[in-house]
Amino acid sequence: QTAMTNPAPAMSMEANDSLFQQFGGKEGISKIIDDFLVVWQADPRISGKLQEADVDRLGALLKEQINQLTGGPAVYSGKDMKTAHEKMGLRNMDFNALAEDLQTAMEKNGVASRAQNKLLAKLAPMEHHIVTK
Ligand code: HEM
Repeated sequence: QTAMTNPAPAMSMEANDSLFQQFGGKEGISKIIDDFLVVWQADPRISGKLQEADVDRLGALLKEQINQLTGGPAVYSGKDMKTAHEKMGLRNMDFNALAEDLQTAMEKNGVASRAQNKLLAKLAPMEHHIVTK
């Protein structure tokens, strides 16, 4: 066979789970979300939103969701984004603050900026389900 019909090894490196791997897999994502919740709780712009939240449940669901979004094996089991947030009256500025806090947590855990941007691009289309004000 010619080289043209052989799959290039470099191509097979771009597996579906490569983003998941760049986040350090299940363990890496778990650590990032734990750090994210600490940053969020210390962020006066949006810490109040967590006042009545079940933070342990939120953390567990975020870990599932990010695992799935990055191509990992988890299956998100929580509410859809519209149902989860519709009573909160969230604004664009709340969404942006949360995205910044997530970036802080990803940065802290050494996630490459290209991988960070790939996740943020997957979260961006959720904004119109989450922001209602
Ligand atoms: C892309 C952005 C966001 C994602 C991916 C996301 C994800 C989630 C998930 C997975 C849940 C759990 C749903 C369930 O209970 O079944 C949740 C709940 C919640 N989210 Fe978000 N969220 C986002 C934006 C925001 C923003 C901007 C705020 C406020 C600043 C916020 C505040 C909350 C709160 C307070 C809860 C409820 C926790 C509770 O009642 O126990 N979220 N979110």
